[in-house]
Amino acid sequence: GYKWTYSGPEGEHHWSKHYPYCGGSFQSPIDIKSELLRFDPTLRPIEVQNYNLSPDEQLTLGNNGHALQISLPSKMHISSLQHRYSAAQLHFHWGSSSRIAGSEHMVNSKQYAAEMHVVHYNSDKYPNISYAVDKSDGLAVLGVLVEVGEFNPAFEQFLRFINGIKYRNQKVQVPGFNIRALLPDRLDEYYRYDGSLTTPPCYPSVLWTVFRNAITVSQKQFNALATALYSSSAQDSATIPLHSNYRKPQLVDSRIVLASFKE
Ligand SMILES: NS(=O)(=O)c1c(F)c(F)c(S(=O)(=O)CCO)c(N[C@H]2CCCc3ccccc32)c1F
Ligand SMILES: [Zn+2]
Repeated sequence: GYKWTYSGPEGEHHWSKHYPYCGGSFQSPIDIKSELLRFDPTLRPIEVQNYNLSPDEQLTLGNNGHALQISLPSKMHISSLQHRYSAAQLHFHWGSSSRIAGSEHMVNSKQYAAEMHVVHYNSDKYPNISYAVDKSDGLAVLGVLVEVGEFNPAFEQFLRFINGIKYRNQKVQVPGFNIRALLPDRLDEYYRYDGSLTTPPCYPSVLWTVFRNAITVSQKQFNALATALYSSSAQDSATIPLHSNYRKPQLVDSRIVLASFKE
């Protein structure tokens, strides 16, 4: 596909030239405002299976030029939705060392330091994520807001390898670890709405779950994430730092944002 970036002439305001869905409806992320919310008592706690991966398993940690990503085994899945949604990968969006705020979703216009997305696809209906990515019931993404505070031991399980993926398309194998430890304690409190991929091709194929409670990382851990990576490849003469890789909030239009909890 066409090159796209988060700033400059290929930035988000130009995505729709080559990726028409990016200019369409049901786009993500959004600013989750209290006045938009409707409490829905039928929203059950999120249940995840096989998230506690053995260190004997190897995961691929990579820099795809847009984000830091970790590939995930399809035995990991969400079991509390209408269909089984199997994990494909997780990745992060973050700000910069000078402007910490870098989450995609906002809550009452508060932007968090970063945001983690665990991308799953409907494995009841589709053989792999490539078939599911443009289907209305294709994807379910768990969104976790990240703020700077206490040190996070789970983050260290991949951060310690980050200097091996400084440049675009670099990958390293890392031992499996408990991915559940990257989620907040309470999986029963979350926002829910129908949205899209937040990067091109922006397909409106995502059932979004954004947890109410943020996780924390230390200032040092945040700086490592925000300053270690480049979107340019090791061969490129010009190095381009990879930071502020977040899309701005999109129009909610007539969408309802549900909450599994009462304010
Ligand atoms: N915010 S977001 O919408 O969740 C989101 C991203 F922001 C993001 F950068 C990625 S990417 O890292 O793959 C780079 C650009 O596609 C994805 N990839 C998903 C959807 C595209 C196809 C695919 C194939 C295999 C695994 C994951 C994915 C993404 F879903
Ligand atoms: Zn994402």
